[in-house]
Amino acid sequence: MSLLSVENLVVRHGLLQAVRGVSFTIERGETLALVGANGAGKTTLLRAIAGAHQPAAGRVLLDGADLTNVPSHRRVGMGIALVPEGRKLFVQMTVEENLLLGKTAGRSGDRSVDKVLEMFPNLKPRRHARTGHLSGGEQQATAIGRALMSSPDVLLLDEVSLGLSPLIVDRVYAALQGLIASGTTIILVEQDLNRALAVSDRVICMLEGRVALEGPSKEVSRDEVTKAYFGLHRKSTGSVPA
Ligand SMILES: Nc1ncnc2c1ncn2[C@@H]1O[C@H](COP(=O)(O)OP(=O)(O)OP(=O)(O)O)[C@@H](O)[C@H]1O
Repeated sequence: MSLLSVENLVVRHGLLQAVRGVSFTIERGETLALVGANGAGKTTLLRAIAGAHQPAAGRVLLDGADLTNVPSHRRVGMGIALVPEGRKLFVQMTVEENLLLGKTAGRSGDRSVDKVLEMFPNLKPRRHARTGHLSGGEQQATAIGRALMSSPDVLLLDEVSLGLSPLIVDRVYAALQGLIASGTTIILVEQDLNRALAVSDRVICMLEGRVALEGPSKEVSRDEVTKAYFGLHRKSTGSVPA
């Protein structure tokens, strides 16, 4: 059984259908990259999986259990953690306090502040600094660390490189590689196509709320994904010929 299944999900913003019947599954330990142009529906899809936005139709299943009507705070406890676009930290609180909020909201696990700081060594000297005073990279590391404090089965990452310098993005991705190597299941939204393809096992390209292309990242060329961005590629559900 797949760890996470999304079945015919439809998500609206008022009259606008931002996600139009999306289905996919993700296996334990897999990394799935969600790409697509601005407004394709990636953030809305992640938020619906996290329970932050109630879908109009369709289902979200974790280990076969239907979560569709479970509120977001309970989904954290069940193993789904979202690192939202824009990080959404409590800027008056310290790194440690923000991390501990992740623990409070989550379930029992073996993640401690010390363990998370091991993953993000640049945060160690900033442990007692207010997050409003941190650099963008340090804030992003704190946001990812906060999600990790709940020992998630599925980590949802929304544009973690947004607004960061290439060097800092390299550092954030180096930390993510460690998580991937340790078997964490990840769905990430990433605008940088090369990075998305390099880090993931599988890629889904969305176009106007639908899946325009899906395939193993090693077998999908950059050119094919670019075509899917613009609606020039036929939808695929398996391997895509090189
Ligand atoms: N809060 C909202 N209210 C109304 N419409 C929204 C809202 N959030 C998103 N939308 C619309 O829903 C559609 C999908 O947006 P979404 O943010 O999910 O796309 P995205 O692929 O994540 O794009 P981006 O890369 O710009 O974040 C867009 O047309 C967007 O304008």
